[in-house]
Amino acid sequence: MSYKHLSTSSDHASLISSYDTYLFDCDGVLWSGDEVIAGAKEVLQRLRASGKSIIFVTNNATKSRRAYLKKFQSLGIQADVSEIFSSAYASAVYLKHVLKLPEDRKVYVLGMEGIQEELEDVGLKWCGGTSPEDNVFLPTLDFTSLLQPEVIDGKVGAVLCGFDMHMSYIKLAKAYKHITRAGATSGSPQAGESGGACHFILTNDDSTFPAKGGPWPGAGSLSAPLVFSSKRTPTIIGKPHQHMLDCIEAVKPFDKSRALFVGDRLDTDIAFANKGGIKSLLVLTGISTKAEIDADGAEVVPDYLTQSLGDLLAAFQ
Ligand SMILES: O=C(O)[C@H](O)[C@H](O)COP(=O)(O)O
Ligand SMILES: [Mg+2]
Repeated sequence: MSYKHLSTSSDHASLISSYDTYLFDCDGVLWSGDEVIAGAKEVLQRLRASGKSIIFVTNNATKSRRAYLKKFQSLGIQADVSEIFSSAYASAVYLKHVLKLPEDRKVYVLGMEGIQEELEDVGLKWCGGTSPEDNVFLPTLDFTSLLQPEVIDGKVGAVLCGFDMHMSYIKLAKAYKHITRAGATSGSPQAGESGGACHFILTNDDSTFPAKGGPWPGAGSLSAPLVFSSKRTPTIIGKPHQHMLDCIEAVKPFDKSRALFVGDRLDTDIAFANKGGIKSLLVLTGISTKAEIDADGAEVVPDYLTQSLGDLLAAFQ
């Protein structure tokens, strides 16, 4: 399977005229950390002026949609919260509306404010995460603090793990106990019960994170100790998995035949588009490289390639 390497302004103009809905990955496509990719803002402006629909789809679970909206605004990029789909939001929607986690059950979080805020926005209680009692270092080989009955909260009905820059042994130990307790893998938690079934969910499983000076260890590398120790297979929400596409289509249906996904990562963004029957454009400002798609037997190949999102400005000259 080959791809078209966009090189002329007519290549870019032809691309723009072929699609009505543009789905954009964020980290490595629109920005690297808080540095906007050159030309990205202007391309988005031109697409909107041309009547195109814009959807943002990020596996980055560190921010809620409302926090992302502030980031877009701080970077001078026009966006509406209804256009923003993060793995934290999709995970909260999945717990609430797909798994129908009872309201008296809690979610044990390994992650940051983005996950916590999205859970709160759908009316689900959480523990762990950034709470002070779970952000301490245990005395070496002293597990006594973990043995107090109230510490491993029997009302936890799901463990949700995402990108967490404050990952710690105490969090891993508590999460491990929840997802390996008796009955954890059988069915769904029931309202009013303690203990019993406990879902194990990852917001995403990106191995690395594309930020300045990166790549850096990503969410998938942070959840690996839990997967390895528990021997449980988690449900994964973010790209390339179907749950993210289901979440988008539930609230913002679009014509896939006239949609283009722009991403920087083959095993999440381009795989997500390929699985979803959506055309894809790989940019080289994030994780994946041209050598990877040119390699013999490359399994995931985009439909189009260009160096940077800013190249699309040529279509509007
Ligand atoms: O480790 C992670 O969580 C991911 O690398 C990061 O969130 C990627 O975000 P995206 O490129 O999907 O915007
Ligand atoms: Mg990315």
